[in-house]
Amino acid sequence: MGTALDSSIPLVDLSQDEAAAAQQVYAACSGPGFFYAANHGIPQELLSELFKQMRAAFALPEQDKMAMLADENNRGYTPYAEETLDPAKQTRGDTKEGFYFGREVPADSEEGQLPLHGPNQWPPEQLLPGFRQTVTAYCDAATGLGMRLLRLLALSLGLPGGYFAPYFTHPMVALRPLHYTAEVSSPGEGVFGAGAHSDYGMLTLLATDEVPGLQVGRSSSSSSSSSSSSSDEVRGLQVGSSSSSSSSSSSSSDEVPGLQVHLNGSWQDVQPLPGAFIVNLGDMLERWSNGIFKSTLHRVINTTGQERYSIPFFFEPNLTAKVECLPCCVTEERPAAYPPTTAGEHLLAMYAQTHAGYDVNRKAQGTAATVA
Ligand SMILES: O=C(O)CCC(=O)C(=O)O
Ligand SMILES: [Fe+2]
Repeated sequence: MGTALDSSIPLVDLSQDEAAAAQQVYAACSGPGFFYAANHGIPQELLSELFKQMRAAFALPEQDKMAMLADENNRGYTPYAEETLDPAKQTRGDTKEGFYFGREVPADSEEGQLPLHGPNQWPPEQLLPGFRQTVTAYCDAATGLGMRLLRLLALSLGLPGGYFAPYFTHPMVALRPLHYTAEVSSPGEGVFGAGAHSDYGMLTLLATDEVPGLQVGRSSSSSSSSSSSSSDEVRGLQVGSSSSSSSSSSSSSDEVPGLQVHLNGSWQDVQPLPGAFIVNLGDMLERWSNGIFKSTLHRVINTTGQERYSIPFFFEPNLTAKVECLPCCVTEERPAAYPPTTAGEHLLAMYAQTHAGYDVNRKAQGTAATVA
Protein backbone atom coordinates (compact mmCIF):
# COMPACT_ATOMS: atom_id res chain seq x y z
CA MET A 1 0.00 0.00 0.00
CA GLY A 2 1.27 3.44 -0.77
CA THR A 3 1.65 6.09 1.86
CA ALA A 4 1.56 9.77 1.29
CA LEU A 5 3.72 12.51 2.72
CA ASP A 6 4.27 10.87 6.05
CA SER A 7 4.76 7.27 6.93
CA SER A 8 1.65 6.53 8.88
CA ILE A 9 -1.38 7.56 6.86
CA PRO A 10 -1.96 5.16 3.98
CA LEU A 11 -3.30 6.15 0.60
CA VAL A 12 -6.16 4.30 -1.01
CA ASP A 13 -6.42 4.67 -4.77
CA LEU A 14 -10.08 4.56 -5.69
CA SER A 15 -9.42 4.20 -9.40
CA GLN A 16 -8.36 0.58 -9.04
CA ASP A 17 -10.72 -2.38 -8.95
CA GLU A 18 -12.88 -2.90 -5.88
CA ALA A 19 -11.11 -6.01 -4.61
CA ALA A 20 -7.72 -4.31 -4.59
CA ALA A 21 -9.14 -1.14 -3.07
CA ALA A 22 -10.96 -3.15 -0.40
CA GLN A 23 -7.68 -4.72 0.66
CA GLN A 24 -6.12 -1.31 1.12
CA VAL A 25 -9.20 -0.15 2.99
CA TYR A 26 -8.96 -3.07 5.39
CA ALA A 27 -5.35 -2.35 6.23
CA ALA A 28 -6.06 1.35 6.74
CA CYS A 29 -9.19 0.85 8.82
CA SER A 30 -7.73 -1.81 11.08
CA GLY A 31 -4.56 0.27 11.40
CA PRO A 32 -4.64 4.03 11.86
CA GLY A 33 -8.34 4.45 11.10
CA PHE A 34 -7.35 7.24 8.70
CA PHE A 35 -6.46 7.19 5.03
CA TYR A 36 -6.11 9.47 2.05
CA ALA A 37 -8.66 8.71 -0.67
CA ALA A 38 -7.14 9.56 -4.05
CA ASN A 39 -8.78 9.48 -7.48
CA HIS A 40 -12.16 9.76 -5.81
CA GLY A 41 -13.95 11.22 -8.82
CA ILE A 42 -15.33 14.40 -7.20
CA PRO A 43 -14.34 17.21 -9.56
CA GLN A 44 -11.72 19.60 -8.27
CA GLU A 45 -13.77 22.51 -9.67
CA LEU A 46 -16.65 21.58 -7.38
CA LEU A 47 -14.36 21.48 -4.36
CA SER A 48 -12.79 24.81 -5.29
CA GLU A 49 -16.21 26.38 -5.70
CA LEU A 50 -17.28 24.94 -2.34
CA PHE A 51 -14.28 26.47 -0.57
CA LYS A 52 -14.91 29.78 -2.30
CA GLN A 53 -18.54 29.80 -1.18
CA MET A 54 -17.59 28.82 2.37
CA ARG A 55 -15.02 31.56 2.71
CA ALA A 56 -17.67 34.02 1.55
CA ALA A 57 -20.18 32.63 4.05
CA PHE A 58 -17.80 32.99 6.97
CA ALA A 59 -16.96 36.52 5.79
CA LEU A 60 -20.61 37.60 6.04
CA PRO A 61 -21.42 40.19 8.71
CA GLU A 62 -22.07 38.66 12.12
CA GLN A 63 -25.77 39.49 11.97
CA ASP A 64 -26.22 37.55 8.72
CA LYS A 65 -24.54 34.50 10.21
CA MET A 66 -26.52 34.80 13.43
CA ALA A 67 -29.69 34.86 11.34
CA MET A 68 -28.79 31.27 10.43
CA LEU A 69 -28.02 30.19 14.01
CA ALA A 70 -28.19 26.39 14.38
CA ASP A 71 -31.77 25.32 15.00
CA GLU A 72 -33.50 22.43 16.76
CA ASN A 73 -32.17 20.09 14.07
CA ASN A 74 -28.62 21.31 14.64
CA ARG A 75 -28.61 22.86 11.18
CA GLY A 76 -27.18 26.29 10.61
CA TYR A 77 -24.46 28.45 12.05
CA THR A 78 -22.44 27.53 15.14
CA PRO A 79 -20.59 30.62 16.40
CA TYR A 80 -16.99 30.79 17.57
CA ALA A 81 -16.32 28.48 20.55
CA GLU A 82 -19.87 27.06 20.55
CA GLU A 83 -18.50 23.55 20.23
CA THR A 84 -16.22 21.92 22.78
CA LEU A 85 -15.06 18.62 21.38
CA ASP A 86 -13.09 17.57 24.45
CA PRO A 87 -14.96 18.99 27.44
CA ALA A 88 -12.70 17.18 29.91
CA LYS A 89 -9.56 18.93 28.65
CA GLN A 90 -10.69 22.25 27.30
CA THR A 91 -10.91 25.47 29.25
CA ARG A 92 -12.61 27.21 26.29
CA GLY A 93 -14.62 26.14 23.30
CA ASP A 94 -12.89 25.21 20.05
CA THR A 95 -11.33 28.25 18.38
CA LYS A 96 -13.50 27.92 15.32
CA GLU A 97 -16.91 28.74 13.90
CA GLY A 98 -18.88 26.48 11.62
CA PHE A 99 -22.05 25.63 9.77
CA TYR A 100 -24.09 22.46 9.51
CA PHE A 101 -25.91 21.56 6.31
CA GLY A 102 -27.67 18.27 5.72
CA ARG A 103 -29.96 16.47 3.35
CA GLU A 104 -32.82 18.87 2.60
CA VAL A 105 -35.92 17.54 4.35
CA PRO A 106 -39.22 19.47 4.20
CA ALA A 107 -40.36 20.54 7.68
CA ASP A 108 -43.90 19.27 7.10
CA SER A 109 -42.85 15.82 5.87
CA GLU A 110 -42.93 12.72 8.03
CA GLU A 111 -39.16 12.63 8.08
CA GLY A 112 -39.10 16.28 9.04
CA GLN A 113 -40.55 15.35 12.44
CA LEU A 114 -37.44 13.35 13.31
CA PRO A 115 -34.57 14.77 15.35
CA LEU A 116 -31.75 16.16 13.21
CA HIS A 117 -33.99 16.15 10.11
CA GLY A 118 -35.44 19.25 8.51
CA PRO A 119 -34.81 22.07 6.09
CA ASN A 120 -31.42 23.70 5.87
CA GLN A 121 -30.83 27.28 6.80
CA TRP A 122 -29.59 28.76 3.57
CA PRO A 123 -28.09 32.20 3.24
CA PRO A 124 -30.29 34.45 1.06
CA GLU A 125 -29.46 33.85 -2.61
CA GLN A 126 -28.72 37.54 -3.17
CA LEU A 127 -26.10 37.47 -0.38
CA LEU A 128 -24.29 34.39 -1.69
CA PRO A 129 -25.36 33.58 -5.23
CA GLY A 130 -24.92 29.91 -6.08
CA PHE A 131 -24.24 28.88 -2.48
CA ARG A 132 -27.19 26.53 -2.14
CA GLN A 133 -26.60 24.96 -5.52
CA THR A 134 -22.94 24.30 -4.77
CA VAL A 135 -23.61 22.82 -1.33
CA THR A 136 -26.36 20.62 -2.72
CA ALA A 137 -24.19 19.39 -5.59
CA TYR A 138 -21.33 18.68 -3.20
CA CYS A 139 -23.50 16.82 -0.69
CA ASP A 140 -24.85 14.65 -3.51
CA ALA A 141 -21.36 13.90 -4.79
CA ALA A 142 -20.00 13.18 -1.31
CA THR A 143 -22.96 10.92 -0.56
CA GLY A 144 -22.16 8.99 -3.73
CA LEU A 145 -18.56 8.64 -2.66
CA GLY A 146 -19.67 7.57 0.81
CA MET A 147 -21.81 4.82 -0.72
CA ARG A 148 -18.83 3.63 -2.77
CA LEU A 149 -16.70 3.51 0.36
CA LEU A 150 -19.41 1.53 2.17
CA ARG A 151 -19.06 -1.13 -0.53
CA LEU A 152 -15.32 -1.30 0.01
CA LEU A 153 -15.78 -1.54 3.77
CA ALA A 154 -18.27 -4.38 3.41
CA LEU A 155 -16.08 -6.26 0.93
CA SER A 156 -13.07 -5.79 3.15
CA LEU A 157 -14.94 -7.57 5.95
CA GLY A 158 -15.90 -10.45 3.67
CA LEU A 159 -19.49 -9.22 3.38
CA PRO A 160 -21.49 -8.63 0.19
CA GLY A 161 -20.67 -5.19 -1.24
CA GLY A 162 -24.24 -4.01 -0.65
CA TYR A 163 -24.31 -5.03 3.00
CA PHE A 164 -24.54 -1.56 4.52
CA ALA A 165 -26.81 -0.03 1.86
CA PRO A 166 -30.12 -0.80 3.68
CA TYR A 167 -28.85 1.21 6.65
CA PHE A 168 -28.17 4.22 4.43
CA THR A 169 -31.44 4.62 2.54
CA HIS A 170 -32.02 7.95 4.33
CA PRO A 171 -28.53 8.77 5.48
CA MET A 172 -27.85 11.51 7.95
CA VAL A 173 -25.23 13.59 6.26
CA ALA A 174 -23.68 16.68 7.74
CA LEU A 175 -21.57 19.06 5.75
CA ARG A 176 -19.65 20.98 8.38
CA PRO A 177 -17.58 23.84 6.97
CA LEU A 178 -15.19 25.10 9.61
CA HIS A 179 -13.25 28.32 9.94
CA TYR A 180 -10.46 28.30 12.52
CA THR A 181 -9.22 31.64 13.78
CA ALA A 182 -5.53 32.60 13.65
CA GLU A 183 -5.20 32.06 17.41
CA VAL A 184 -2.29 29.80 18.27
CA SER A 185 -3.44 26.84 20.33
CA SER A 186 -2.21 26.26 23.83
CA PRO A 187 -2.77 22.63 24.79
CA GLY A 188 -1.27 23.18 28.25
CA GLU A 189 -3.93 25.80 28.93
CA GLY A 190 -6.73 23.81 27.40
CA VAL A 191 -7.03 25.89 24.21
CA PHE A 192 -7.43 23.93 20.98
CA GLY A 193 -8.59 24.56 17.44
CA ALA A 194 -10.66 21.42 17.91
CA GLY A 195 -10.33 19.34 21.06
CA ALA A 196 -9.40 15.67 20.87
CA HIS A 197 -12.33 13.53 19.81
CA SER A 198 -13.35 10.63 17.72
CA ASP A 199 -16.01 11.18 15.08
CA TYR A 200 -19.42 9.87 15.96
CA GLY A 201 -20.73 8.30 12.81
CA MET A 202 -19.67 5.99 10.01
CA LEU A 203 -17.24 7.84 7.79
CA THR A 204 -15.84 11.34 7.56
CA LEU A 205 -14.62 12.76 4.27
CA LEU A 206 -12.43 15.73 5.06
CA ALA A 207 -11.34 18.39 2.61
CA THR A 208 -8.93 21.01 3.96
CA ASP A 209 -7.10 24.03 2.68
CA GLU A 210 -3.29 23.95 2.59
CA VAL A 211 -2.83 25.04 6.23
CA PRO A 212 -1.81 22.14 8.49
CA GLY A 213 -3.30 21.58 11.93
CA LEU A 214 -4.98 18.19 12.00
CA GLN A 215 -3.31 15.65 14.23
CA VAL A 216 -4.17 12.04 14.76
CA GLY A 217 -3.70 10.34 18.10
CA ARG A 218 -1.58 7.33 18.48
CA SER A 219 -4.05 4.70 19.50
CA SER A 220 -3.36 1.61 21.46
CA SER A 221 -4.63 -1.61 20.02
CA SER A 222 -4.34 -3.26 23.40
CA SER A 223 -7.67 -4.96 23.25
CA SER A 224 -7.41 -5.64 19.58
CA SER A 225 -6.30 -8.99 18.35
CA SER A 226 -5.95 -7.72 14.84
CA SER A 227 -2.44 -6.94 13.86
CA SER A 228 -1.87 -5.67 10.41
CA SER A 229 0.98 -3.99 8.68
CA SER A 230 -0.73 -0.66 9.25
CA SER A 231 -0.81 -1.18 13.00
CA ASP A 232 2.92 -1.54 12.83
CA GLU A 233 3.05 1.78 11.11
CA VAL A 234 0.96 3.28 13.87
CA ARG A 235 3.33 1.92 16.47
CA GLY A 236 6.09 3.73 14.65
CA LEU A 237 4.53 7.15 15.05
CA GLN A 238 6.69 9.82 16.49
CA VAL A 239 5.95 11.10 19.93
CA GLY A 240 4.54 14.59 19.79
CA SER A 241 5.02 17.45 22.18
CA SER A 242 1.76 17.26 24.06
CA SER A 243 2.10 15.72 27.45
CA SER A 244 -1.53 15.31 28.18
CA SER A 245 -2.62 11.78 28.73
CA SER A 246 -6.12 11.47 27.51
CA SER A 247 -9.04 10.74 29.66
CA SER A 248 -10.50 10.32 26.23
CA SER A 249 -13.75 12.03 25.68
CA SER A 250 -13.90 9.54 22.92
CA SER A 251 -17.44 8.60 22.86
CA SER A 252 -17.57 5.01 21.84
CA SER A 253 -15.00 3.97 24.38
CA ASP A 254 -17.16 5.08 27.26
CA GLU A 255 -18.90 1.80 27.79
CA VAL A 256 -15.84 -0.28 27.15
CA PRO A 257 -12.92 1.03 29.12
CA GLY A 258 -9.61 0.41 27.50
CA LEU A 259 -10.81 -0.41 24.05
CA GLN A 260 -9.31 2.67 22.55
CA VAL A 261 -6.81 4.34 24.76
CA HIS A 262 -4.78 7.22 23.64
CA LEU A 263 -1.34 6.59 25.02
CA ASN A 264 1.29 9.08 26.09
CA GLY A 265 -0.33 12.03 24.45
CA SER A 266 1.50 11.38 21.23
CA TRP A 267 0.17 13.01 18.12
CA GLN A 268 0.97 12.71 14.46
CA ASP A 269 0.41 15.54 11.99
CA VAL A 270 -1.85 14.72 9.09
CA GLN A 271 -0.68 16.87 6.20
CA PRO A 272 -3.14 18.04 3.59
CA LEU A 273 -2.71 16.11 0.33
CA PRO A 274 -3.96 18.19 -2.61
CA GLY A 275 -6.65 16.40 -4.59
CA ALA A 276 -7.24 13.70 -1.98
CA PHE A 277 -9.72 13.45 0.87
CA ILE A 278 -8.62 12.59 4.35
CA VAL A 279 -11.02 9.83 5.33
CA ASN A 280 -11.51 8.63 8.87
CA LEU A 281 -13.85 6.23 10.55
CA GLY A 282 -16.37 7.08 13.22
CA ASP A 283 -17.67 5.36 16.31
CA MET A 284 -20.52 3.57 14.57
CA LEU A 285 -18.18 1.73 12.24
CA GLU A 286 -15.95 0.84 15.17
CA ARG A 287 -18.98 -0.61 16.92
CA TRP A 288 -20.25 -2.45 13.85
CA SER A 289 -16.81 -3.96 13.29
CA ASN A 290 -16.47 -4.81 16.98
CA GLY A 291 -13.34 -2.70 17.23
CA ILE A 292 -11.53 -4.24 14.26
CA PHE A 293 -11.86 -0.88 12.53
CA LYS A 294 -10.75 2.13 14.49
CA SER A 295 -12.50 5.38 15.28
CA THR A 296 -9.28 7.18 16.04
CA LEU A 297 -8.83 10.23 18.25
CA HIS A 298 -7.83 13.38 16.44
CA ARG A 299 -7.67 17.08 17.13
CA VAL A 300 -6.76 20.37 15.49
CA ILE A 301 -3.92 22.49 16.78
CA ASN A 302 -2.96 25.88 15.43
CA THR A 303 0.82 26.21 15.45
CA THR A 304 1.10 28.53 12.45
CA GLY A 305 -0.84 31.59 13.54
CA GLN A 306 -2.80 31.32 10.31
CA GLU A 307 -6.52 31.01 9.78
CA ARG A 308 -7.60 27.64 8.47
CA TYR A 309 -10.63 26.37 6.56
CA SER A 310 -11.69 22.75 6.46
CA ILE A 311 -14.84 21.02 5.30
CA PRO A 312 -15.67 17.68 6.92
CA PHE A 313 -18.56 15.72 5.47
CA PHE A 314 -19.99 13.34 8.05
CA PHE A 315 -21.69 10.35 6.46
CA GLU A 316 -23.99 8.61 8.94
CA PRO A 317 -26.58 5.86 8.74
CA ASN A 318 -30.35 6.33 8.89
CA LEU A 319 -31.44 7.75 12.24
CA THR A 320 -33.06 4.47 13.24
CA ALA A 321 -30.31 2.18 11.93
CA LYS A 322 -29.41 -0.42 14.51
CA VAL A 323 -25.69 -0.48 15.05
CA GLU A 324 -24.47 -3.69 16.63
CA CYS A 325 -21.38 -5.85 16.34
CA LEU A 326 -21.44 -7.76 13.06
CA PRO A 327 -21.46 -11.54 13.47
CA CYS A 328 -18.43 -11.77 11.16
CA CYS A 329 -16.47 -9.62 13.61
CA VAL A 330 -17.35 -11.59 16.73
CA THR A 331 -15.41 -14.69 17.75
CA GLU A 332 -14.78 -16.54 20.98
CA GLU A 333 -11.50 -14.67 21.36
CA ARG A 334 -13.13 -11.38 20.41
CA PRO A 335 -16.55 -11.29 22.07
CA ALA A 336 -18.90 -8.45 21.25
CA ALA A 337 -17.44 -5.41 22.99
CA TYR A 338 -20.28 -2.94 22.40
CA PRO A 339 -23.94 -3.14 23.26
CA PRO A 340 -26.28 -2.41 20.35
CA THR A 341 -27.36 1.17 19.82
CA THR A 342 -28.98 3.18 17.07
CA ALA A 343 -27.31 5.80 14.93
CA GLY A 344 -29.71 8.42 16.31
CA GLU A 345 -29.15 7.58 19.96
CA HIS A 346 -25.41 7.78 19.61
CA LEU A 347 -25.38 10.96 17.56
CA LEU A 348 -27.83 12.81 19.79
CA ALA A 349 -25.92 11.87 22.92
CA MET A 350 -22.69 13.16 21.43
CA TYR A 351 -24.20 16.41 20.19
CA ALA A 352 -25.70 17.00 23.62
CA GLN A 353 -22.26 16.66 25.20
CA THR A 354 -20.39 18.91 22.83
CA HIS A 355 -22.69 21.63 21.47
CA ALA A 356 -23.62 24.40 23.87
CA GLY A 357 -26.32 25.56 21.46
CA TYR A 358 -28.02 22.22 20.91
CA ASP A 359 -30.88 21.11 23.11
CA VAL A 360 -31.40 17.43 22.53
CA ASN A 361 -34.79 17.48 24.25
CA ARG A 362 -36.36 19.86 21.79
CA LYS A 363 -36.88 17.08 19.27
CA ALA A 364 -35.68 13.79 20.62
CA GLN A 365 -38.26 11.18 19.84
CA GLY A 366 -37.99 8.68 17.06
CA THR A 367 -34.55 7.21 17.55
CA ALA A 368 -35.64 3.69 18.44
CA ALA A 369 -34.39 1.01 16.13
CA THR A 370 -36.45 -0.28 13.27
CA VAL A 371 -35.27 -2.64 10.56
CA ALA A 372 -32.49 -0.42 9.39
O1 LIG B 1 -10.68 20.59 10.72
C1 LIG B 1 -10.23 19.46 10.66
O2 LIG B 1 -9.20 19.18 10.01
C2 LIG B 1 -10.89 18.32 11.40
C3 LIG B 1 -12.20 18.67 12.03
C4 LIG B 1 -12.79 17.51 12.78
O3 LIG B 1 -12.11 16.59 13.16
C5 LIG B 1 -14.23 17.47 13.07
O4 LIG B 1 -14.92 18.47 12.88
O5 LIG B 1 -14.72 16.40 13.48
FE1 LIG C 1 -13.35 14.96 13.74
